[in-house]
Formats: sequence, structure tokens, C-alpha cells
Amino acid sequence: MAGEMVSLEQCLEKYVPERELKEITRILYGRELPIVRVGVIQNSIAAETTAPVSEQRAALHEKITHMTEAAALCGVNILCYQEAWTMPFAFCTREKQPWCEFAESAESGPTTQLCQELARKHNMVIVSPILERDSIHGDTLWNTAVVVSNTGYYLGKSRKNHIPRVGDFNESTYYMEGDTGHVVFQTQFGRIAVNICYGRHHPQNWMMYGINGAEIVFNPSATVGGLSEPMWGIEARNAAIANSYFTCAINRVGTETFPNEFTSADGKPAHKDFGHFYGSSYVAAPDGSRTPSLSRTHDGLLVCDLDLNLCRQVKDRWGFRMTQRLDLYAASLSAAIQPEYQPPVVKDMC
Ligand SMILES: NC(=O)NCCC(=O)O
Repeated sequence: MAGEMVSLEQCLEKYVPERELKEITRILYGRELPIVRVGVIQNSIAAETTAPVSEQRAALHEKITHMTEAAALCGVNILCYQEAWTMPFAFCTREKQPWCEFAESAESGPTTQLCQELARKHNMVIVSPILERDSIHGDTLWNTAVVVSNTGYYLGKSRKNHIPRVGDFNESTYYMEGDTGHVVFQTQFGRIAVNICYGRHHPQNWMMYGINGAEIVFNPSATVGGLSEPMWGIEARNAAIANSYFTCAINRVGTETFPNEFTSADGKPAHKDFGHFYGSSYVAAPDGSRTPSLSRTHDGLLVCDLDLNLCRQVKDRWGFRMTQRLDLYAASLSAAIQPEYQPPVVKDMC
């Protein structure tokens, strides 16, 4: 009906000054729940892998800028991109050039600068996983997630703790296991952490982010159907349950073809691609619920509202943290890593 009021809230927002509106909202609806709107982006590469490095990166910068604008229109507070989002996942080739040229400074490289601009413009925390070059420490390379605050400030970085040595994931010749531990970033929208890709197979890696207080753990990934798809829906979801926090699993999409053939060291013919990156990004909650997946084949932005109160509510209900027995495992693990360790196996001698 023409002239009909759309909603009470819209009317209040239009006419009541901000400070009074806060108080009115509290009286009408009770205390403000810390709902956080999270976005995750999965995407294919944006140029041929034979194009100059600067062109490939610029094309991805452009694509992700547009997708970030879409996230901003949805009111996203925290946005995370996929693993090594500025480049094709070229580590399968075992060639150093030109792929190492994608590496850039976590603190001041062009990608962090772009994220700072976007974060500031959209009042959004951005998690940006890149190939890092650390020129302070001997020009070393790392697989790193940069976290930029919603003010555009560089908050810090978290490096990939577990490096795959499986199938065509030959990453260990490019960078070493991360040395940043299990850092948690206290942002304006919640405490977040980043468990990069292969780290999702290690329950103790997820566990440490929980111990350090994370409420949301992002898992930016690059993984292919032939290898990990049956595990995909289980691991991040199980981590959310086991650690009483939210998890966001993000995988790239598409098939990336490289100029030179490589083998998978399995006696099979050489080939030029990794297989299909199956996307299927999703978000899981501490109570075991989860969103549907994004597409297996298309770029996508998943937007999800998280009530961070659920972390404590699930802790109180299930008591997984209270019953965790870290003392027991600390002692058992300290013993198990000793060279002279004898597993307590009771043998039937009859
Ligand atoms: N990028 C990466 O660590 N991939 C490893 C394969 C997997 O964990 O599924």
C-alpha cells in the first residue's frame, strides 16, 4: 500500500538520534546480541597461468575487489579469502619460476595495501591468505594469512603450521612449517584465528586456536576432488563441535592448467593440471549445525550471521572444554615424544 510504513525499525532509524536509538532498542529488544556477519569468498583464477605475474595478480585483485564490494553490500563484518588467493596454486609443478614471483611482504605488499583500502572503505576485517616473502629473514617464503582490521590497520599474520606432502601438494619445497604458533586476533567483531588448509587434518592444530580463545577459525584452503572431498564436510564441522567455536572452510574452484607437464610420482603419465578444485565452502557452528555449501564449480560469496554467544552456551551444555583433560594429554605427549618411549601395550602372552 502506498505510503505504508515499511517497518517500525526503519522508522526509528530514520528519525531517532543514534544515542537514543541504542537505548530504545535495548528497552524494546533486550541486550544487544553480538551477531557477527561473516563472509567467505571462493574463486577461480582470473587470467591464464602463462600471463605475466603482475597481470595474473592484477586480474585477481580486480575480481576480489568486486566480490568484496558485494560482501560490503551484504553488511559483512569479517571477510576471508581462499588460500594463496593472489595466484594459481602452482606448487604442484615443483618449478620455482615464475611462481615465487607472486610472493610479497605481509606487512606492506600490494595485496595487503589493497586489503587495507577495502577494509577501511567497508569497515570490514579482512583475512587475506597470500604467499609471503619475508625479506627481513633472508627473503624466505611462507604460506601466510594477513589480518587487517576494519580500520585498515595491519593487525598481524598467521603462518601455515602443517605443510602437505601428499599427492601433487608439493609445498614443502617452497616454504617451511609456520613459526607464528596459534595466534588469535582480537578484532572489533570477535576473536578470530586462521588454520590454513592442510592444518585442518590435525585436531591439535584446531585445538590450540580454541585454547587461545578463538571464537571463529577460518580454514582457507586449496584442495582437489580426487584427494580430499570425502573429508571436506567432516573436518571443519567436527572441529567446530570439538572446540566450541565457529569454523569457516573455504576452498578455491576450477581447474588450473600449467605450461609445463609434471608427474605425480605415481608412475602415471605426466599432466598439466592438478585436477578440479571443488569449492564447497561452508560455515559450521559449535552445536554441529552448518550452512549448505557454495557451488563445486562457481565463484561464490557465502554470508552467514554468527551469534558468538553460542560458543559459551555449547561449552556450558556439553562441557567439552571442562572435560578436556589437557593435563593428562600434556603429560602423555611429553612422554610419547621421548626417544626411549615405550607405548603401554599389554600383550597377550598365552
Ligand atoms: N593447500 C593444501 O595444503 N592442500 C593440501 C591438500 C589437502 O589438505 O586437502
